[in-house]
Amino acid sequence: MTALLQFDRVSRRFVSGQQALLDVSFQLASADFSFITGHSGAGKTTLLRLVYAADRASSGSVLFEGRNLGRLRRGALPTHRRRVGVVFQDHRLLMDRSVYDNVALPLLIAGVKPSEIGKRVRITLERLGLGDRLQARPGLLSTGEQQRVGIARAIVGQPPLLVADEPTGNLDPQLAEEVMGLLAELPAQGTAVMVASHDLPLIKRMRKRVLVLDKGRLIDDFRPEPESELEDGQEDPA
Ligand SMILES: Nc1ncnc2c1ncn2[C@@H]1O[C@H](COP(=O)(O)OP(=O)(O)OP(=O)(O)O)[C@@H](O)[C@H]1O
Repeated sequence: MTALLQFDRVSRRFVSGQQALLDVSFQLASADFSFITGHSGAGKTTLLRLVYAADRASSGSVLFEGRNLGRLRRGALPTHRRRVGVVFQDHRLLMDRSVYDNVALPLLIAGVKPSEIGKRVRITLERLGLGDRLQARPGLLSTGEQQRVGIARAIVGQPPLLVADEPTGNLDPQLAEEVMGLLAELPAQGTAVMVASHDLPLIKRMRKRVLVLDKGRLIDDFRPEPESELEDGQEDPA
């Protein structure tokens, strides 16, 4: 079966000479969840930018649904971006528009029928616990709620992949856990997830696959041992 996402010996060197990624290879299956971690400057953001085609590899290939993103024509970019939802640490919401408008925007751009847009926006916001905040301006919401609006906007088009760059970086530990929990539910709904984070305690608690970058190299790729660190005699859900 074709992987949803495949990095094959990917390197990214900037004109400054900075080698942000070096010979990185891994695959992500449909509806999988993985963290990318590593120290500041390890290459996490660079890797995610290649996935949503904001940047291109200097060598090697990034295949998404079998298509080589390094060879994507400019005209094919909007279609690709509809298939990869993106969540940023600083959510990047339109502060002068309502929550509803922010989440509806990607569907409007995609040319989805207005009646369908209303339905999908409502369902998505309800799923994220924001069903009663449709008409609010994002500036009046809490940081955690704003981040959830950002997630709603990224998933409303039901993309096969969601990438999130430090999505909990601005949140207190409890909210961070809550937002990560919401992201962890997405694979069951058909959306694979890649999260860049350096919050090691949180990553450990989530018990998902972890890719570790160090100075641009992928130095580890592991899933937590089943049954390890389980408390209270719980069964391993995986
Ligand atoms: N456009 C650019 N031009 C030159 N160097 C860059 C560029 N973007 C990133 N870099 C460098 O590439 C390396 C990897 O950066 P990247 O932002 O991917 O790391 P990161 O792991 O996301 O770090 P952080 O956790 O601090 O966000 C760093 O040394 C960074 O300074």
